[in-house]
Amino acid sequence: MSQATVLIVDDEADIRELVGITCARMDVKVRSAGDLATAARLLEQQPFALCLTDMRLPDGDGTDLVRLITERYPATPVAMLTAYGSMDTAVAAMKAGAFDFLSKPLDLQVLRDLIASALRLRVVGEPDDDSGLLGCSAQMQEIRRLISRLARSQAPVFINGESGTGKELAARQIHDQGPRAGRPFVAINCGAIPADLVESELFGHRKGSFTGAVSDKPGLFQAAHGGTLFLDEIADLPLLMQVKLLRAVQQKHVRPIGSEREVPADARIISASHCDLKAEVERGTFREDLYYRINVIQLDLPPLRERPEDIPILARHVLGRISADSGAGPAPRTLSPEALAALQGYPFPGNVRELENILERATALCDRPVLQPDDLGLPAAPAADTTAAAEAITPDSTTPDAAAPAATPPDPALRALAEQPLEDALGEIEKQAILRALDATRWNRTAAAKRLGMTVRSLRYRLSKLGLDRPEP
Ligand SMILES: Nc1ncnc2c1ncn2[C@@H]1O[C@H](COP(=O)(O)OP(=O)(O)OP(=O)(O)O)[C@@H](O)[C@H]1O
Repeated sequence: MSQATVLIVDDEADIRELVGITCARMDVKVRSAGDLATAARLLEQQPFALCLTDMRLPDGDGTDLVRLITERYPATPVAMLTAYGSMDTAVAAMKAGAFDFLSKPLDLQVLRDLIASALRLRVVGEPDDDSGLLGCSAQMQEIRRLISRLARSQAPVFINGESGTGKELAARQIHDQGPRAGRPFVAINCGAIPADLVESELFGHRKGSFTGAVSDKPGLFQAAHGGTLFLDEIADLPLLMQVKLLRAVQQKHVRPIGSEREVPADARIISASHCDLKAEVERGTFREDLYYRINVIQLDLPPLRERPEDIPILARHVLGRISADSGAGPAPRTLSPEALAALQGYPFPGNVRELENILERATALCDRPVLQPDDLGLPAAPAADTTAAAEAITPDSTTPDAAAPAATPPDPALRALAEQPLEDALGEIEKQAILRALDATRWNRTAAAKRLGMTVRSLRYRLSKLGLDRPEP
């Protein structure tokens, strides 16, 4: 591959020189322009591996150059140089198609990382369509197109969709198809970490900075350096942590707990949530400034019930995988036309994950090569959300009024509970109540939390404590 050339567009000679020296050390050629007109002329003359442009130029606006390059030279990634703290400009530039931004004064390490990232784009091949999100619906085709475009950018992406719609898979695709492929993809479920541990998990800590910090520990931001940090269920992040995350996203640096120094954190942020973040902003549970920073581009994953035409290909894929996982067994099971129709009429509150569970259970319980509707064990449509929360919890086992007067509970199960230490008995009641709510909602954690009268965050925490954070196949 020929030697890469970077185009730097800035009216400040110092900046042009600094970029020139940095590129020379990386064995990259540089052309420079002090204004838009010169930049446009240079772009006509040769291809560039990267364009770095200042925001304000003597004859116009850097965002115009971003648009020009995105339209006419789409193979050239363009990054915007912005004044320190002017994140709105950076966000506007990325929405216009910029691949990344750099704040002034330039941090040399961040500059080097950005150039290296842009250079890797030249060697990223075409996406492998087989490994990604399956589905022939118009929505999934559009999503795949959008993902390959998003993969080339460094802009933060927010993925919205119900549980099990493939948000994590989409995030991985964005990572795998972009210049950060081969670097770490680090996923964290913000709702599953106890609030007091989130900061240390994300940013790391120094030995002795709090009780239990027995050695230095890098955070997930550092683990994702050069790669992607996937923040799942970001709406569950406590407000204080939202402030710290905003700072990390803006400054591209993090400060481990107990440390004096900030360390560079070059991680692309992809976040996801099943809830409407805008509504969370309006309710005051999610910071508006963070919302705008992480939601530069939004990717919506539709529920499976809105694209039943995707079910045959998904089912075939899952049945094939089950057969492959079981070793050199019989050929993959298939679905009878009636079974397929039953699946296509089912609302799938748990989306693709639920489809996987249904097929895993059916193949485990039935020997027939062709699955029939009865083999699927499809549950009746889930009860409406208005169902009383108490329904999931046996009233006489949990309400103090009912439990208190009975010295010996009449129910044998309750009697067994009464013979255990109180702590264990309460744990068991909690576990059973959670399992019943999850079963009743087909493992839709949002609906289950509603039934149980607790927050999703709290449910997630309990699931992880009880070792139940993934549904059994
Ligand atoms: N379009 C798809 N093609 C193939 N597999 C898919 C697709 N969508 C989802 N899946 C599979 O469904 C399962 C759930 O997907 P994933 O974990 O990405 O969902 P999610 O939206 O992140 O769920 P949650 O919100 O509960 O974390 C995974 O096994 C994933 O591989």
